[in-house]
Amino acid sequence: MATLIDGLLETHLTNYLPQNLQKNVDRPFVTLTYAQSLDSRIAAQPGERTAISHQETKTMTHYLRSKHDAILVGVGTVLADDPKLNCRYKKAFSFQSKASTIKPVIIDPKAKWKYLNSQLHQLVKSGEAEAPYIVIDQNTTLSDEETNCLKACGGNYIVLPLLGKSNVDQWNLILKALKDLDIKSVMIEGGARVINDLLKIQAREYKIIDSLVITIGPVFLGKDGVEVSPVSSLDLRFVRWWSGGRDSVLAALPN
Ligand SMILES: NC(=O)C1=CN([C@@H]2O[C@H](COP(=O)(O)OP(=O)(O)OC[C@H]3O[C@@H](n4cnc5c(N)ncnc54)[C@H](O)[C@@H]3O)[C@@H](O)[C@H]2O)C=CC1
Ligand SMILES: Nc1nc(O)c(N)c(N[C@@H]2O[C@H](COP(=O)(O)O)[C@@H](O)[C@H]2O)n1
Repeated sequence: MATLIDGLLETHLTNYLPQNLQKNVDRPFVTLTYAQSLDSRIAAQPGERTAISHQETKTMTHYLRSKHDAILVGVGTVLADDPKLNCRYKKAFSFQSKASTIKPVIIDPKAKWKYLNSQLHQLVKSGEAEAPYIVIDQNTTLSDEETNCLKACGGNYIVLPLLGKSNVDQWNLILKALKDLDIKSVMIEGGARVINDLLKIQAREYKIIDSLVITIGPVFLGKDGVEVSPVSSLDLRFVRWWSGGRDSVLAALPN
């Protein structure tokens, strides 16, 4: 397995990483990456955590995390998955004294997620993850307990006028705010609303995704599964495929 995954990381992905592609001036470099079934679904049911990636493609995801400043997910994902959102790719930092870090960013306009009770909070306390930025709407009221806990850990809120805005305006605000916080590259992992919005913007409006890396697992999740699709057609260029012991990975630059 080590040989297979090394081939993917060193040979196939090099041309799709932030540091090897043109830098953006007004927003971070955006990599959209997720794991889908053969029928283009990322979860078996809405709000259900569903393992699609094999261990070797999970390793690839952590390699990608090691190459980005931030990892972004929507609140639906943290509520469903209670994810770790850290970087567990060992090779990337084996010659460094400090572990590779990545800043979690959670889009949670109405502050529904409780950081205090999350697995991420436990990992932050044990030094295994970074405290997150939580993107909230400017009219959302926060509890003192949550705010104090987040800030004491080194996290913070990013307060933006999100609600009532178009998707495009929301994403422009979010990405500009990240850039202002010196985040130069962001790996966006999901969930379905986030992926579908970005694919739709890319297909219909303008370039928002710089790099696309999709793991495809050999499973059908069926009609109850949560579908991801850009709605209208979207062409890809510089397409590269890698096949491992079980999954395949597509890396591409969207048009
Ligand atoms: N297979 C995979 O690679 C992945 C699968 N998932 C799965 O996806 C599912 C969660 O997907 P969803 O429920 O669609 O949740 P989501 O994670 O896309 O979050 C959606 C919510 O985030 C907020 N949001 C997102 N974009 C926003 C914007 N531009 N402006 C303002 N607010 C915004 C809204 O509150 C929205 O309701 C879970 O089952 C999870 O396991 C999640 C990530 C990756
Ligand atoms: N790459 C990948 N493969 C799958 O099969 C998945 N279900 C996901 N989900 C995403 O990964 C997050 C979990 O991350 P941690 O391992 O807990 O750090 C989850 O929240 C989804 O964003 N990804």
